[in-house]
Amino acid sequence: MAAVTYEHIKTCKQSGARLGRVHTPHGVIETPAFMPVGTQATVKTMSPEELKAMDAHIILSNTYHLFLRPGHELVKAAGGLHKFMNWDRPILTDSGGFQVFSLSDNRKITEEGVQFKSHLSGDKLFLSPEKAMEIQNALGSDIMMAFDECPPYPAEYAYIKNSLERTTRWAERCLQAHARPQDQALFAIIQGGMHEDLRRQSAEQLTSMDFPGYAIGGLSVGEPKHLMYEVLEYTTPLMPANKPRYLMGVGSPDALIEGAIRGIDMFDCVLPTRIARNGTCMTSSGRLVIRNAKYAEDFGPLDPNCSCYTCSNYSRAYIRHLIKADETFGIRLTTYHNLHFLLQLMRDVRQAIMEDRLLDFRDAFFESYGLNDN
Ligand SMILES: Nc1nc2c(CCNCC3CCCCC3)c3[nH]c(NCCc4ccccc4)nc3cc2c(=O)[nH]1
Ligand SMILES: [Zn+2]
Repeated sequence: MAAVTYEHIKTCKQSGARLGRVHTPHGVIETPAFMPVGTQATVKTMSPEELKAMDAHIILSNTYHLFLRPGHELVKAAGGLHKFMNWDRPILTDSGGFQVFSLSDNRKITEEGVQFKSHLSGDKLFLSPEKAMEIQNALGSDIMMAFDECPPYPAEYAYIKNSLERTTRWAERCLQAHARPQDQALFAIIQGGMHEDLRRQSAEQLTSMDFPGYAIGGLSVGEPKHLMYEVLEYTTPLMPANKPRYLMGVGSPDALIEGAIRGIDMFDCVLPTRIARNGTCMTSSGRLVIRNAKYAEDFGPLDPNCSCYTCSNYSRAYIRHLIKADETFGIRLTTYHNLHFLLQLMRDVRQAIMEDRLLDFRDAFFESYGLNDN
């Protein structure tokens, strides 16, 4: 029995988006789904109970960060990541390749793997397909990501081609090193930059190796959004229809809707938790920067259309006060709301797919969200 299976429920007649379920050893994920990010074994400032209250089904953590601190052997000794962080629902771990390039300096890529300096201690470290699999095996995540290279944007065609071919060889090595395929699902990551022929080459090479799920990597790296949507349009049809499709690093409301329309099932992004920390909130009429003086005496909720704990109990004035006073509770309230906002958006997207009206939903949402007069 495979660790993770995809159940297709229906396809939206209006948009072609699909409604599904991803079955994992720690529970079911309704898709399209947004996955909150918990980089260092916590979704910053949120408790597992609060994440369950907003009905988060799956959270992300990371090989790179946990390898550096506290170390994957410690997490293993604690009984694995679910036990360590008291989260009994699904966990997906990224393989660390992307974080090496976004966090550490003087790293060196070879066929063997990536040498880099820890962004914490400066120690010289090494990640490889085998090491990334050893770490994710120790963490015990339900979904593991293959060790890949996300090429910089922009990059030379030749570089992207060589890189995707190495990523394919690394994926093969991950498969060989996969210790517990019946307990953990290994997803491969399709690369190829913004080139249709290279995306096709990467997809064909990886789908011939029969992974239980596939991600689209190499996007949301600074390219214009319309270019990302173009890549999705010719890449998702190359991915097996009976397996989950995960678009990495995508989390703005418009991109989640556009990605779902183009056949994506799973998304992750640090955006909602990251912007919450400086008091920026996603609301149904656009982004709201709570530090703005105009909210000083605004005793209404962050978002009048939101039913979350923050919007049901606290005012803009109170949250602004906390954020300006650097009170941690302020960040907890903005984080709770932003995560709830995206999780609620995905619930609304799933309902729209069920009722064959996702394009209408998109137009209505953009109309309201686009009102950036906050
Ligand atoms: N393997 C791999 N990961 C990628 C990631 C990390 C996805 N988040 C993992 C998550 C695990 C837990 C720790 C945090 C990360 C990406 N993130 C983005 N864009 C983010 C763009 C962005 C958007 C808003 C704010 C910052 C950055 N493009 C990505 C491409 C790849 C890729 O090809 N390969
Ligand atoms: Zn709210």
